[in-house]
Amino acid sequence: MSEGFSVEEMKVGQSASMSKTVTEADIILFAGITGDFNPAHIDEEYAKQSMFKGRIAHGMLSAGFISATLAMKLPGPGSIYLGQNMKFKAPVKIGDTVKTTVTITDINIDKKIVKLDTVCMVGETKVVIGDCAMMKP
Ligand SMILES: C/C=C/C(=O)SCCNC(=O)CCNC(=O)[C@H](O)C(C)(C)COP(=O)(O)OP(=O)(O)OC[C@H]1O[C@@H](n2cnc3c(N)ncnc32)[C@H](O)[C@@H]1OP(=O)(O)O
Repeated sequence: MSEGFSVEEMKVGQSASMSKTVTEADIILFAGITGDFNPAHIDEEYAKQSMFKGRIAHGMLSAGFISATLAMKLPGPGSIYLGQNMKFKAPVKIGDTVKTTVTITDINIDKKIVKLDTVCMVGETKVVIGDCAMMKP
């Protein structure tokens, strides 16, 4: 498998993206894996009465898409997550395609630490915004 980018190879402004269409199966599997059976995610009758008028995906499922983009694309395989800030700005619904983009904002070559902006979009809507720190040993 590719080792992704070393800190010396990365550049501020460099970005990478991945997309995933969220299915009902994704939400049920995520609930089972984590034990998070919040009715907002799994109970359509409950969710229909909510402010979102239907089920929404777990926020941490979108967080997983950010982790996947960091791990698989930039900085790539072997990266170590140091921290992640996030704000959930709009809901993700079943059938939405979430496009996750990570963009390098700072590189510390001595410490091998890279900072990135992280954003998840559904169409033109930012659903998750934030930033993270990664080590690339
Ligand atoms: C246990 C796990 C559950 C889940 O995983 S649920 C799934 C993940 N979450 C979501 O999908 C929620 C997505 N977010 C949204 O849809 C929207 O976002 C809201 C509908 C919740 C609110 O949007 P809007 O109606 O446009 O209101 P506003 O002006 O953005 O915020 C209203 C008030 O809420 C405060 N607020 C918003 N985001 C945050 C935040 N991240 N941290 C702290 N406060 C926040 C603001 O300040 C403001 O309050 P002030 O009117 O007094 O200024």
